[in-house]
Amino acid sequence: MVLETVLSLSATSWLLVIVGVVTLIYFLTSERDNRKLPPSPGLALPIVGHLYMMKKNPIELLQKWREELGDIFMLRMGSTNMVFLNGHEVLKEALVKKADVFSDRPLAPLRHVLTDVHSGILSASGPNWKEQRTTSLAILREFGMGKNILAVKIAEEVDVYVNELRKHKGQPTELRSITTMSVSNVICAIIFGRRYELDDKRFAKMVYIFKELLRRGKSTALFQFFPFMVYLPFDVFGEKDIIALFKETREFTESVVKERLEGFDPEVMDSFVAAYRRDMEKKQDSGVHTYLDERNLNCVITHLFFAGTETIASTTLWCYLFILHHPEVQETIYQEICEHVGTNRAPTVQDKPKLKYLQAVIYETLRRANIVPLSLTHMVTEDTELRGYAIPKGATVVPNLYSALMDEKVWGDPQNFRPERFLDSQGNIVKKEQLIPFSLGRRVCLGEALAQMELFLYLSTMFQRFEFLPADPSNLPPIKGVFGITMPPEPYQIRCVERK
Ligand code: HEM
Repeated sequence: MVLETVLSLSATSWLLVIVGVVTLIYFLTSERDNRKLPPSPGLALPIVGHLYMMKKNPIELLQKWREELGDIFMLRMGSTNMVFLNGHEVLKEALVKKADVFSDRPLAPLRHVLTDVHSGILSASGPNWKEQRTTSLAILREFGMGKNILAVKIAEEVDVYVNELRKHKGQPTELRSITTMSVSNVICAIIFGRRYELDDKRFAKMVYIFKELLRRGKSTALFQFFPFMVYLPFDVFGEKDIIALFKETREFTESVVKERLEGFDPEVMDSFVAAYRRDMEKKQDSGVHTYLDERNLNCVITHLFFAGTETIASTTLWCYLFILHHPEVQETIYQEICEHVGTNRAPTVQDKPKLKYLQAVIYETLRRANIVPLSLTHMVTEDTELRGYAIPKGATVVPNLYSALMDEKVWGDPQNFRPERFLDSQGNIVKKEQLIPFSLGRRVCLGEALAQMELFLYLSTMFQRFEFLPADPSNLPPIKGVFGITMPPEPYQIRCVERK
């Protein structure tokens, strides 16, 4: 009788029985952790943990969990503990006050198949990261990050961009690819000492690859939780594609770095590559221990190229989108430019202190758009404690920047695009501590000064030269982002009408 019943079970019933038995064994045998760990939103299943609860765009879900569980909660993803930190105060407590334990990066998802994934800046940790970061920052400053020399280079690129936009003669167009290539040329001018024509096929391909890699960030994260997936025979999660894209980026940067190194002249410091080689040789010749080498140089260059491209392009596109919804903001910016700069010359960095309303618009764009909503993940290097919760060594930390930039308690009406929140009654800028689109602590964005400069020069010139209008005034594009490592707006069409 029992045997008959067993034999008559369908495949689905068998699967359910097996999952049930595995779950039971898991709960009966798994060790109990008696420390006061951060709360979790529900049952962590064997193998997958809380992954089954996640959504394609988890932002609202994370918001709901914050309301239910508080500013710190933990999810189990595969064998990884992921601690989510919410709100400016908690982020500051962890990333600034406890920077010693909260500043490393977790192991990279594709470490089993890609070499060098822990070199460079973005994904490196420890003393190697420190030396790459310090050296890179010093070189970027030498090349004028935040100074006038670089402003001139940016202005040249803005000119090319203006001419491209004019070609559309006010017809509806999508600006994503042209904007991305234009801002990418700014970082190329610094790192490679050269720019690319906007119809250069290899360059266009690189820009496309960056977009793809960021879009596929969610799938890439899966390999971090389940590293064995990389070896699965079928390309179920598109891992083979992702690996190929990474390799192609690497090949591109390596070939340009090689070109620059071959033509190296210690008397001519015309690129980041040249300056890095100079610093590397100086240290190597003097016999001090150094992590500066060609392997790291290639990775640093890839990271700067990658990080300096999509972020600025997305912020610019968000700004245009907000303006379509708020024509009165565009008018105020234009009046301010007419009053302080006029229309006969392009705005320069010297005009920045006078264009306060525009500065407030840039801050509000950075806040409302949430370009990097969950920042980049950090890792806890030793058992620690945060607000009474035990945070286990090795836990992956997700700094939820969105939770701080959209915090109702701080901003009152976070959903609204309202640049005035950054101005006082005299029209002076009020910079709020809670405005943290670049994150905070030791890992704070390395390119913040460059980003601020680029955004100012691009946007001031654009609003001086064009009026941005919707393609269809009765049907404005929605204020909606595409969730990934970065969050660009959904593609939309816009009309750029040249001002007379
Ligand atoms: C609006 C523009 C930008 C935004 C919103 C932004 C935001 C961020 C964020 C949130 C992080 C992660 C910080 C953390 O781990 O806690 C980061 C890291 C980084 N950013 Fe940016 N970024 C922008 C532009 C740039 C530019 C133009 C560059 C190029 C120079 C750049 C280079 C980097 C690098 C190298 C890191 C890694 C820092 C490290 O790991 O030490 N970023 N950025």
